[in-house]
Amino acid sequence: MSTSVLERIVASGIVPVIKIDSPEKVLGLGRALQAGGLAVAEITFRTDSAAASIQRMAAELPETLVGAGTVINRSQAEQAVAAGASFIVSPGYTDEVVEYCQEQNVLVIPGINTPTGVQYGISRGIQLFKLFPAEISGGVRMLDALRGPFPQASFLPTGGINMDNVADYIRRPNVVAVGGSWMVPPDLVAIEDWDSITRLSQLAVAAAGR
Ligand SMILES: O=C(O)C(=O)C[C@H](O)[C@H](O)COP(=O)(O)O
Repeated sequence: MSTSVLERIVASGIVPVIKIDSPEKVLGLGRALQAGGLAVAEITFRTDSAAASIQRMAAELPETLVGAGTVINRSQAEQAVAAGASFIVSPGYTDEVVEYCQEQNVLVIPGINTPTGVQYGISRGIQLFKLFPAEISGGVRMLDALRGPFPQASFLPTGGINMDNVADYIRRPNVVAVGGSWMVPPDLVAIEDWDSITRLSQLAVAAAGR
């Protein structure tokens, strides 16, 4: 499970963080991302459409790796896994989300922004963390600082990353991929402007340089 899921995240280099207001839009969005070179999607539990959107994308766009984001409790983690999410991302760290995913053998990427968070996660069997909110938590300097004491930890930094700073993040040796919403602005998703999302995705892939 997790190895190939993680490999696909690493290969992508970028994880688009998606807020979608209707499952009807998810296939158009997934195809727009694919056309832009992105075959990973993190659909957030920030709307009621999350589980249905994950289910639809997972069933109908198998080339795209679909995960769930903004999963903050066990119930959402259960819904996400039942819908077919291949990975689960949390903005913060709770045992109930991490333990459920570990029981289900589903890759979980809990959010932290302190050494205490990393150390706690390591004690619970976690080696891959979301650094959130990355930019205001120290950004690349924080990632470099965490490398000394935690060489076994790697990160999916998210929060405040954009075209201008993505390359700086992605070249860090402890970064597996970078997350962000800049190539999937909710206003463009709402009006189904797939061409713009494809263009933003192409630019993101080019800027990341992977
Ligand atoms: O929803 C989650 O799980 C989060 O933890 C937060 C998101 O990943 C960030 O809000 C995306 O950050 P931006 O790219 O700055 O928009």
